[in-house]
Amino acid sequence: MILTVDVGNTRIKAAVFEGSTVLENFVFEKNELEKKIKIILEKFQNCSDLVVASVGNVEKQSFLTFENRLKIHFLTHEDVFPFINKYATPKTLGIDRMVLAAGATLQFPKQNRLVIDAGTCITYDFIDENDNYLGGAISPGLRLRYEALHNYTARLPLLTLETPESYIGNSTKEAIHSGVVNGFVYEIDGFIDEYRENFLNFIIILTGGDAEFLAKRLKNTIFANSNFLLESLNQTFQYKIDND
Ligand SMILES: Nc1ncnc2c1ncn2[C@@H]1O[C@H](COP(=O)(O)OP(=O)(O)OP(=O)(O)O)[C@@H](O)[C@H]1O
Ligand SMILES: CC(C)(CO)[C@@H](O)C(=O)NCCC(=O)O
Ligand SMILES: [K+]
Repeated sequence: MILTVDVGNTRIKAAVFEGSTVLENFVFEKNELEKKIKIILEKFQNCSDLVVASVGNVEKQSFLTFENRLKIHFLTHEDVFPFINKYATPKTLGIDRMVLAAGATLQFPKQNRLVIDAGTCITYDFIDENDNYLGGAISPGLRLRYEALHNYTARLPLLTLETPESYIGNSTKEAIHSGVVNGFVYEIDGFIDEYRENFLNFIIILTGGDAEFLAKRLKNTIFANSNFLLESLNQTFQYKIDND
């Protein structure tokens, strides 16, 4: 039994796996980390390994209190990954993006893959059919767009996510919702179209906190898998055991 932990920029997600089956999912804040992990390990006494991917400011030390209870694996660039990294700055590539790319490579062999993670940031990661990781894009996520408009202007209110009535926003609120939500959807459809023009065949994996909201609104039909990062973390760990 394995406990996977994804420390994102905003919150922490965790899942307990038995083989490739998820037994339970958890979401919590960074200040609850120790307390929550303790509760999870009490419930799942058979957990033998804890696998972490952290892009947030939570370091390995935060997990060391559990060292006498189970094995801790804090993934870094030094670990083995199932793709060839062609990023020009491989050491600055986010570990979450590496894990997503690993999951895509292992789950969908011998094909082009595009992973879109709609979280705090939107990340795009492309791995070609020869398992070369080529890179992608990073842009502000949905909530970040609402917050940025408010934080860097004098007059724009902080709004929470709402589906715009029209692309022609007829009030301040509607204009913001249109700009944020439609802009977000157009961006992603635009990127997908660009990839389609350059690659005949590829699979798209859509994940992250806004994946389900997004999937319904894209002109391209894509299914969301909100758990893809944690599933990939579990697979990356199995791959590491088999290949270390
Ligand atoms: N309780 C919540 N807290 C924060 N974001 C939420 C929440 N519920 C839904 N969301 C949506 O999820 C998005 C953030 O995604 P996610 O939770 O995957 O981010 P994260 O934890 O920072 O992870 P990552 O850094 O890997 O993107 C926000 O844009 C927001 O619209
Ligand atoms: C882009 C984020 C913030 C997404 O979580 C993360 O992957 C990260 O901090 N990346 C480092 C920069 C890069 O991936 O090139
Ligand atoms: K993300």
